[in-house]
Amino acid sequence: MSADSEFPRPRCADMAEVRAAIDAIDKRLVALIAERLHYIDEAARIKPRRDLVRDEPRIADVLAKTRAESLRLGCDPAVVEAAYRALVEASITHEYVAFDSERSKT
Ligand SMILES: C=C(O[C@@H]1C=C(C(=O)O)C=C[C@H]1O)C(=O)O
Repeated sequence: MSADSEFPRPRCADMAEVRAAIDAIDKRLVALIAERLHYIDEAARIKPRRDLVRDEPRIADVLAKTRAESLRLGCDPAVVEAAYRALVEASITHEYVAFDSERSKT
């Protein structure tokens, strides 16, 4: 499928229309982040050691794949990279908390 047909790119009439579209997209993004965080919790449960929580090769892999996808879709890869760097760092912080709480269960 070509990048052009993957999502609509309507011309908006005013800022209300721009913001309504952004608000709707944000709802979908938050749902996807929540789903992604479920798998961060799974990583915390499955990893055998705390020093495996931060995995630099995997971080580089995630950044490379999301950069390639942003280029395929024709959007600014710098925005995607900044968002992903923040998302992965926050996910790692979350994973450390989940790792510790998983192992403090009696
Ligand atoms: C989920 C993992 O744990 C961490 C979180 C990552 C992420 O948010 O994508 C990537 C690497 C890890 O440091 C993993 O190792 O895959």
